[in-house]
Amino acid sequence: MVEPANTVGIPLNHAALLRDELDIVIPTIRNLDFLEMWRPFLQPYHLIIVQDGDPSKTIAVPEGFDYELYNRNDINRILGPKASCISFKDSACRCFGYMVSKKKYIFTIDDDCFVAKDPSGKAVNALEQHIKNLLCPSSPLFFNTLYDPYREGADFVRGYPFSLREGVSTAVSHGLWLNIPDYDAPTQLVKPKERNTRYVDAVMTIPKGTLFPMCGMNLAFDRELIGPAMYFGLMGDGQPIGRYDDMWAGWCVKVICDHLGLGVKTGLPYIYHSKASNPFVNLKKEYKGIFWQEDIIPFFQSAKLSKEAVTVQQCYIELSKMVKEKLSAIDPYFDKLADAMVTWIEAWDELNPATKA
Ligand SMILES: O=c1ccn([C@@H]2O[C@H](COP(=O)(O)OP(=O)(O)O[C@H]3O[C@@H](CO)[C@H](O)[C@H]3O)[C@@H](O)[C@H]2O)c(=O)[nH]1
Ligand SMILES: [Mn+2]
Repeated sequence: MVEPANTVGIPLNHAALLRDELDIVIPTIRNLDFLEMWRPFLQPYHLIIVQDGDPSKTIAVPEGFDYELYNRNDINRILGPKASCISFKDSACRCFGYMVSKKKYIFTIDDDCFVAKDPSGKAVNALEQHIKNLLCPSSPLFFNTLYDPYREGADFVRGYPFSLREGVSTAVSHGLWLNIPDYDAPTQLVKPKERNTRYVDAVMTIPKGTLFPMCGMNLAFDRELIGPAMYFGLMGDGQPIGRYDDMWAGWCVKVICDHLGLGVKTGLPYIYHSKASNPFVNLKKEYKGIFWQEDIIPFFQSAKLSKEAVTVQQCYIELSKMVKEKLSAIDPYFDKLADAMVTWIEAWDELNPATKA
């Protein structure tokens, strides 16, 4: 195969880690030119492109990438009535890519996220860092003040219990963003010119019992450990809120990771987020979520899963019942969301039948 032009002057990463065990999921309504900048790092990997919006529109994929592309017609064809749980006209549609993947790991990235540069000016291979994060244990049970103890040049500090130094398996690696930070609409409106220029060279495990605002822009996870919980909640067309899809997934994922003894990391890698979405449009999408979350967060903080819940699916179904019971009073939307959570698990299990042990 003739190697397409390398436009960023970085040699193609032929020794791509986990190239046959990882899929890259990209939701898009735009075009995929941004892949040219990522080519050296991402070309060896298989892409799952989830085309949102008008299925009759053709999305051009740059030469040389190995991909599968799904539009709304494909989602409806594959899932039938269960397609109702996959959002339409919202980046939440990306979770369909998690469901159809057959790989152990997922990296999801937005089409307006580009390769960042670290303070030395070196291009950041975000995928490589996510893989390092996922392949290294997490330390949710006791905070290490020197951050990631498994990193070259760091370790557990004095006073860190040796019984806890083995750590736990890492389920999620949550990356960050230079330039346009993932602010909510009110913050965007108040600080329209604020750009994130601070590159913090750290990876941290989010302590057990602590929730966090998961952004789907630059995210990787172990699909076999936590995939069924990565449902990006019902948003977009016909829904009362938007831009809470990834947040919802993050709250469910963290409760389940804490219950199952899995780790969630945040920090490196950075991507360069180039496009600020319209704050007024975002405000319309977010505003109910902004006050609903004052009740949603205490709900997740107090959610207790039973000891019988030993698989992600069992945990997720238990959570969906709690959502229906305790959040529906806020708005009928949560009743619909609880049902969609069940549909998601049914669809997940249909597409990913449990392999015989
Ligand atoms: O209807 C849509 C809109 C967009 N997309 C694709 O989704 C991503 C993100 O879109 P965009 O960059 O325009 O929006 P942001 O506000 O920067 O997104 C971040 O905020 C959160 C919103 O939920 C989310 O965590 C981040 O993604 C792009 O790839 C668009 O092409 C879509 O599929 N459908
Ligand atoms: Mn964006």
